[in-house]
Amino acid sequence: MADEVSRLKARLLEKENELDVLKNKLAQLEKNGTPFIELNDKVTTLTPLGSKALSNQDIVRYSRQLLLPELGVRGQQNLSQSSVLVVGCGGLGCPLALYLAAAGIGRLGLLDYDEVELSNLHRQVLHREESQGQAKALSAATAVNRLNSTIECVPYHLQLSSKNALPLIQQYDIVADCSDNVPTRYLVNDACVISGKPLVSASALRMEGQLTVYNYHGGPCYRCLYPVPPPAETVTNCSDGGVLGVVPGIMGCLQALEVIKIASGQGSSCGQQLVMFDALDTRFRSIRLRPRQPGCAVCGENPSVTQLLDYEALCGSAATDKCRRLNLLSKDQRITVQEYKAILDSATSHLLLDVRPPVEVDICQLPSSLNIPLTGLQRGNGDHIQLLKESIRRTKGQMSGDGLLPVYVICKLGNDSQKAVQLLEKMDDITVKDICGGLMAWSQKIDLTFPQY
Ligand SMILES: Nc1ncnc2c1ncn2[C@@H]1O[C@H](COP(=O)(O)OP(=O)(O)OP(=O)(O)O)[C@@H](O)[C@H]1O
Ligand SMILES: [Zn+2]
Repeated sequence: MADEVSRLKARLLEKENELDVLKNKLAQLEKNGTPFIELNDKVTTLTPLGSKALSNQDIVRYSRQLLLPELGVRGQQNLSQSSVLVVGCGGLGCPLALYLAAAGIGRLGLLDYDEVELSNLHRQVLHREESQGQAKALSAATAVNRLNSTIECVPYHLQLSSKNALPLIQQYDIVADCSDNVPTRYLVNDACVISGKPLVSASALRMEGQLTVYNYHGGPCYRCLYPVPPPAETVTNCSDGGVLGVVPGIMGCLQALEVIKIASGQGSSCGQQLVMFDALDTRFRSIRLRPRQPGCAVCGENPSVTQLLDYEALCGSAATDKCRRLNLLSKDQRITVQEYKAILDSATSHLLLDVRPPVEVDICQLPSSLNIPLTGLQRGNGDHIQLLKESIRRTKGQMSGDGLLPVYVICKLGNDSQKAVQLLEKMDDITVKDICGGLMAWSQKIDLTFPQY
């Protein structure tokens, strides 16, 4: 008899849970017209998240974390009443959003201006092959919603800017910076300080990652540590420097951990700490950061920044990595890929110098180019300089007449090649010019079969 009662009770609970799932799906369909979410291209006003008791379905879904004394029912309810804005749905934002949704964050704002590309998929694990060309914010929201349809996802297909950052950030409890450029980092920081929101920030490049929580419980803000933006030409991003997909994966998960600790009420221990991950040695290191600076321009005692600025002007670079183009040379020091193609076709004697690192030359190169990496030229590497001089002498020997040998410098995008031209300008026996837009322009405008990377 008792057995039968508990069997029936268990079956009833199962059916109730099934019913809850169906109700949720129906509510979503009625709300949006599709099982998935509406894409916002402007800042919408959100209704505050109300408090509600955990349903039976919630109890089953979150049971393994509810058992943790560090979280418990109270922590879970805190999570469900918290909202998090994820700035950037790329390598960091994808794993972060996935774990936050899985853990039951009440509302997840997913912001990205960009669309999914094939080269994103090795690390931006919410997106799929069939999402190529789709807004990342929508692709991310769709994936997150499949994992947990009980949380609210708000996808924003827009670029965070000085105009929209405050009204957006003010509507969320916590902000996670998953962007990949310096102007956005300063913008997010200032908007978080002005709105009084904690900022869980991470970065990942090549085989390394970093994590800090800024503006949290009296700790420093990003500007306290980096009062002046670095020179634009010293900044490397994933499309220049490369990144192993799992590295942002790890850093995005660490970001999710700190967000969950803050949102659930347990608190973060990274408010005055920089966590550094070295994927080569599989090692974490932590350093204590200097405290909030009384002279900080935004969070200090007499802040000079009380409203948002023009961050692209402040940093001297674009807030997207789409148009990261340096302009270091005059017009007559550069030629277009079409002009270089004409030089090739006319069989005029010249030297084509490819200044990319060998790892990129292994991917693809133009025939008969000489590869000397920019770093070799910058450091005055003896072997590299010797090789260059030797090649100039040999090619010049093949020229008719005594003129200067034309040297054309190429790289991936036409940034490093300009730096190389500046270094080589004073060299004897040559004239040196940069090929604008580099091999990626060659691939787009001259030879469509040449790989893009
Ligand atoms: N100001 C901004 N507003 C909205 N999204 C931003 C902003 N700045 C950066 N992002 C987004 O942040 C994400 C950063 O992720 P990540 O560096 O992995 O991606 P990516 O830009 O796609 O990479 P790649 O350099 O390989 O093209 C990108 O999707 C980018 O569009
Ligand atoms: Zn500060």
